Amino acid sequence: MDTKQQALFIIFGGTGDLAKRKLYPSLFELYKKGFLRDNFAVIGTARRPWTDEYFQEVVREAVTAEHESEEDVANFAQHFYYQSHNVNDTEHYVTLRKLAQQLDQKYHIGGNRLFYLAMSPRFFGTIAKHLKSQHIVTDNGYNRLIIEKPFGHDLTSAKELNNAIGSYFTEKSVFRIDHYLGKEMIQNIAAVRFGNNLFRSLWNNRYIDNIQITLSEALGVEERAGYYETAGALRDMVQNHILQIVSLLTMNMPASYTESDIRREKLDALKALQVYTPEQVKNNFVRAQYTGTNELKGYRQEEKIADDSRTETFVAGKLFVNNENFAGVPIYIRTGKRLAKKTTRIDIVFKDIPKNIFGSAKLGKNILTIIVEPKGEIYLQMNVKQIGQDFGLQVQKMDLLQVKDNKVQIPEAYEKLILDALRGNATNFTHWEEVAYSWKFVDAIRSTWDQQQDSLAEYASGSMGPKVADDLLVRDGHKWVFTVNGEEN
Ligand SMILES: NC(=O)C1=CN([C@@H]2O[C@H](COP(=O)(O)OP(=O)(O)OC[C@H]3O[C@@H](n4cnc5c(N)ncnc54)[C@H](OP(=O)(O)O)[C@@H]3O)[C@@H](O)[C@H]2O)C=CC1
Ligand SMILES: O=C1O[C@H](COP(=O)(O)O)[C@@H](O)[C@H](O)[C@H]1O
Repeated sequence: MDTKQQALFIIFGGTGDLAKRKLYPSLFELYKKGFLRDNFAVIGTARRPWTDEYFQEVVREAVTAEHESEEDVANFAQHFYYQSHNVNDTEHYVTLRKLAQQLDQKYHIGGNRLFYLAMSPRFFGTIAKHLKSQHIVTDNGYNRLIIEKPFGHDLTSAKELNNAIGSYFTEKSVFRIDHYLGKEMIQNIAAVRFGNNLFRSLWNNRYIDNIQITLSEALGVEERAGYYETAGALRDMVQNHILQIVSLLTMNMPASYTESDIRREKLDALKALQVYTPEQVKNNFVRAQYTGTNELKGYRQEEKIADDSRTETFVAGKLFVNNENFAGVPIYIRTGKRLAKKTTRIDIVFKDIPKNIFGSAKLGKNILTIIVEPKGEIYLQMNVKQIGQDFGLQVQKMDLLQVKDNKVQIPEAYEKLILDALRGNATNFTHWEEVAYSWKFVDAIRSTWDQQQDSLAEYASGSMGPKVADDLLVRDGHKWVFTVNGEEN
């Protein structure tokens, strides 16, 4: 396995929230583990007139934690350089090229470049164009572009963006990041499904009753009002993270665990998504906005949010993947801000046994639960005998995996994905066609909502969303496995 990597990172949006909170700490982890050592440098760029010294201080602050060695932190930060740069200004790319050449020589990098676009997608086209026209891409190494979400605003804008980038970079060199695909427990979906005959054989519409996906956040919109007002929960979380999870759960078994085979199967699953008519949208999807409590502000009271904003901060829905194995299985999804708890989980609810031979003893449901956050866990809910003279049944949760106690060993999603990009492995990145089919599904919902002004519900901050989200399941005879008061079925 190739361990030590040689690369020059150019991070557009180097002063931003994502860079500070996720990218610098992830690069530091790669540094400590020896993947990045002597032959790497990072140029951070943004408009702010920072110096190298100040930038290095920001980086040191971003990666410093109690247990870190000061020497490691200091040595790591010395690889960072800052270039004040407006991405629309061609002149600035000339200075950037010179700095990149100098650093390439100084650190013996050999021409490998990784351009990380950690800023608003409206700049992606112009950055890609200038990287090419101003010869910042090299001839003697690889040139890879990591692009942050959201990839476009709808299918039309995503196509425009893809064409703009595609004029300068091949699909193979474009790494569209969806950080959920780098999460340990999301990667576990394939391991559980295709590594165990037990689950492989049950993973279909003959045995699965329904699937529930919950991505709930306790935080509100925080400092991202400008972006969030143009996105809302549907574009922010459903178009990408949730549909990617859906594709991993419902794809057919790939011929091998390789980029091309997995991609083919995921794409087929996304193609099989039932795109709703306006009437079906009304019946199957709900949206809502959080209201305030004594302690917490409502969405419309948040900074930089209009007091008549109609942006949804919560979405729930029922969707179908009409392939051979999943046609007819309702997949319930929900995501929202300011909910009761930060939790990311998948509940696979199996069908009831056709005949209960135990008389009056009630059988509980078999549920396979994959908890992604706050701690990695997989457990299976089963019926077992109650210990004692008489024959009674009880529901027990069987732990299949618990990674909560050794959390430090779980690599952060961004760390894994950056290493994958350095190695040229795009298995856990999204291909353009996946993005396109996801937008097709989401656009049908969005356009119905845009014409339907009365369908925005409210939910109290700290709850698990509006009642209409529960009703989606209740009318099918189901209920959310995860509830605000704990877990039940
Ligand atoms: N933050 C997060 O948790 C997540 C973010 N993302 C995505 O990552 C991307 C970045 O998000 P985030 O870091 O939160 O955004 P921020 O607003 O914090 O950062 C934006 C960056 O772009 C720079 N910038 C803005 N305009 C220009 C310009 N004309 N020329 C050069 N630089 C410019 C800003 O610096 P300056 O003002 O100095 O120019 C800043 O560094 C977005 O696509 C977002 O959707 C995805 C998942 C999670
Ligand atoms: O992409 C995004 O994800 C985060 C949630 O990510 P997580 O890893 O903390 O679950 C979300 O807060 C943000 O709005 C969205 O852009």
